[in-house]
Amino acid sequence: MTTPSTPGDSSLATSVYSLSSKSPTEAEQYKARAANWRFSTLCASVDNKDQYGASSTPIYQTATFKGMDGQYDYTRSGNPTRGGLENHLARLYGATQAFALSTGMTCLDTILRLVKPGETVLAGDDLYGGTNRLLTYLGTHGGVKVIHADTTRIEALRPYLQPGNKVRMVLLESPTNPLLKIADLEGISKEVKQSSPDALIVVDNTMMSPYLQRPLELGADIVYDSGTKYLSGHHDLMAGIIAVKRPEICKDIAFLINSVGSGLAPFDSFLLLRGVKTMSLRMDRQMATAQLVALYLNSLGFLVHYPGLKSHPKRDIHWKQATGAGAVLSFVTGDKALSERIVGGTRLWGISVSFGAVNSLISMPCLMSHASISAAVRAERGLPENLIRLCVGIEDPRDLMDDLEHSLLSAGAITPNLSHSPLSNSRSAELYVSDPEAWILERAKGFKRPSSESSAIDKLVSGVKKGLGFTAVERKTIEEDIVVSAPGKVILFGEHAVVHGVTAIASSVNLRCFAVLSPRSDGKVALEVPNVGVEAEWEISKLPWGLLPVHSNTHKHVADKDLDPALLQAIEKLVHEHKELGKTGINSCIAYLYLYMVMAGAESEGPAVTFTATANLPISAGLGSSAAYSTCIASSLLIAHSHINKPNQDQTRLSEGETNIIDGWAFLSEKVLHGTPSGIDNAVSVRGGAVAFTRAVGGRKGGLDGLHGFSSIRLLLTNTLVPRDTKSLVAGVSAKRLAEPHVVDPILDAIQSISDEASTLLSGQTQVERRDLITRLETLIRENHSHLVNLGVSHPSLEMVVQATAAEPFGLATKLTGAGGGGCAVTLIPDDFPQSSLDALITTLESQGFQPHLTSVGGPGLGIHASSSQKENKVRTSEEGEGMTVPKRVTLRETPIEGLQHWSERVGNWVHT
Ligand SMILES: N[C@@H](CCSC[C@H](N)C(=O)O)C(=O)O
Repeated sequence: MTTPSTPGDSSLATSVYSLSSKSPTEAEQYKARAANWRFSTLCASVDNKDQYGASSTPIYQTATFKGMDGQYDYTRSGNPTRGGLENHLARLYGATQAFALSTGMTCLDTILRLVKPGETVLAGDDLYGGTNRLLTYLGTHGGVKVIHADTTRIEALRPYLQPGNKVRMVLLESPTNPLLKIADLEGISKEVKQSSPDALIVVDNTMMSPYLQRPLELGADIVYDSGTKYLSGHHDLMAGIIAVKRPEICKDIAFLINSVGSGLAPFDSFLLLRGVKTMSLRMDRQMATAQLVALYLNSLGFLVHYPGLKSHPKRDIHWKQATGAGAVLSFVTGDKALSERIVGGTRLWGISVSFGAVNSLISMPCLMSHASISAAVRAERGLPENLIRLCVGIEDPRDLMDDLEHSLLSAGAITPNLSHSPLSNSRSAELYVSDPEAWILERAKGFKRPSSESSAIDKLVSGVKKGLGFTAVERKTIEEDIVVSAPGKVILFGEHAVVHGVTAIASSVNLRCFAVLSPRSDGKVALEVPNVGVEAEWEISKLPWGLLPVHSNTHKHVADKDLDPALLQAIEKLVHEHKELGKTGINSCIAYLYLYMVMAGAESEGPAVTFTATANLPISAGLGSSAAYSTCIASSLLIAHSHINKPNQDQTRLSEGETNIIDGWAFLSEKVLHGTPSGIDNAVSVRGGAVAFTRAVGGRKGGLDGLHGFSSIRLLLTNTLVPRDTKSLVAGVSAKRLAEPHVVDPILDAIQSISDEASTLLSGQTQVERRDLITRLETLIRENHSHLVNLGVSHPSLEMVVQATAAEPFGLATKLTGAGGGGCAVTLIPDDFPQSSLDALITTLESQGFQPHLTSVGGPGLGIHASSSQKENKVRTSEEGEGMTVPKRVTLRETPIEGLQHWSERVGNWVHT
């Protein structure tokens, strides 16, 4: 039986078209036709005829093949889809045979099996971390001697190439990963062949791909590539390719692949073959952008490693052996923390290992792809810890530059060059089209790097200015992220009536807002709330500081009772410039900036920060999402402005005094958002648990009482998804009371009685049987809902939920919760309610277009992260490596809603009120 991976087969013998009755003459004809085709034509033209004339290579998803005399018997040994890919690649590599394996590292493992114990592998000293790891393993466990030397200098290799050293393999990368150093592939091959004729020249060509560099034509014996990178181009598969010219080596490699079973699976072979067709197209675009990025960073004075730059030390050798510079570059910032800020500050550039895909990536090799090389060895080999690697994709170069520039600026790696007058937008657009390199150099002129000398001078100047009475602003910043989280609430009894002095019973729910206030160093204050599409920033110096109420300078830590209309109006004006934001987005900006300014009390006290918030709490559904947001901004800004302390790890709770301060500011934010809120939502969000809340109205005394014995009650919260406006619903009830006090006042009295009875039941002070307690609460729920209907705040959607839950076989009690007019309904789920019925109820509600959430009530209130534990920030990239510190705001922003609870558990160290 002949199988395609059997040693000695020609590459054409593995082709999928051999399944059809295609004659050898046709194969010869194809070869002749393809002989003069250029690379991109070869990439796109797969010789893939099969018996049905499929125009794309079919996936032969089969482990076995029937019969004794066919070309294939078992997919480990050979498969038509893999064979088709291998034939195609053999042409692209100029190889006798190409082999598709499961990963690039499997390729290296296979190739290294050609080295016997006692023999030597001579490898580079700047090389991919995984390669270094495997070589180290071979050196310590396989009896093979591994020597690392500087492959950029042939003279550095010479001493090792003497026959006594038994060099069996010289392993090269060019350009190297991650410092983009160049090895003279042809020169080294010649020298090695002369001095150590038995040595195999092996080239890891992943940084180039066969499109840009074909080492077999330069004297290499074996080339391998991680197919995960440029060849496939989409980061949707792992693969590795080995390409070989000499038939006896082909035979050995094929033997090993068949013996071990490392050949690429049919589906991945299909995907890789598809990716290869567009390789040159993708890479042309990626390289053109990489060149711009390299020029930009280089002209700003960063040390950039990229063979496309004229300053690259081995540029001449690179361009002798390759036809492009690739799309990976790296640069040094000189400061690891600065590099981490840059990497963490990008949005479009994904923080990830790997390269060569259509999407751009940014990483810190020492913490990620090269973390498996020990810190000592990295230092010895001159691999800077602050090195940033950029892997350029096919996005619009202007978007990539906007993102990178923004991150460099906010990290403090560059500052605006105020002495440069920028081009007009139209001129810049023209230049981008006519001369992209001139465009990028012009763009870079708008910035400069803050040198340590110039910042010393800045300090001196600012000192002199101060001495002369100038009020130079020394921008404050916070030291580390402030991470907070606050719950939403459900009003169980007394909504609307609470505004008129009736007691309301509310409880926290286990749906929350999560937020991070993080430092920046560019004099800006920013807000990111992805759930409502907010991403905005303001120059701190341009905020309306002149309008701050005078008394806020003296009592900055205490919330002013009333909003200052002039300041509020000025902030509204500023925020309304962000026309793209919807109403909720606009309001969240206004509340944030209002609190920020009043708490600062003066421009000089305003730290440069970004507040990032997200929630698994439905917005505008009556579940207190705005109070949770208000609690998060209030608490984090109070810490940032040093009005309260960040809790330490040994603390079990926040103090009563601090809790009250936070509640006061959260209430102020609620006023910005809702006009005249009752204060119950922020009270519950800040304190958690369940409360009976009475607002001080018309001379009546208000108060807040904690209710206990409450946490085990299950509720089904059903979001009708009908949006409503709390402000106008509250105003509607007030107007009704003014117009018809004889109707409304008795309703309010009846609701007060309901709340009183509920308080007694829920405070745990009465000896009521659990079953009776639930039955009684159900009655109160039904009564309260009917009063709310009479106040005119229900909605047809809410009545549908009331009916669906009350219907047989469920028979449950439901009321609207919050403002009504849509939003959410709450259904009490008795302890003995069967799970199957609950599932059926959820299905029924979902089929009516509602969103039910089962929740328990009475959980913790505001939580503040106590320590600077970094564990949730690590991007784990290696079993040995430490991983890279990704700013918490990035991990928060990128966590999907359903993963937020887990994110918060990973953050850990929460101190609650
Ligand atoms: N955790 C992986 C890291 C893979 S790095 C992949 C790629 N070669 C690169 O340079 O980015 C590992 O430890 O191997």
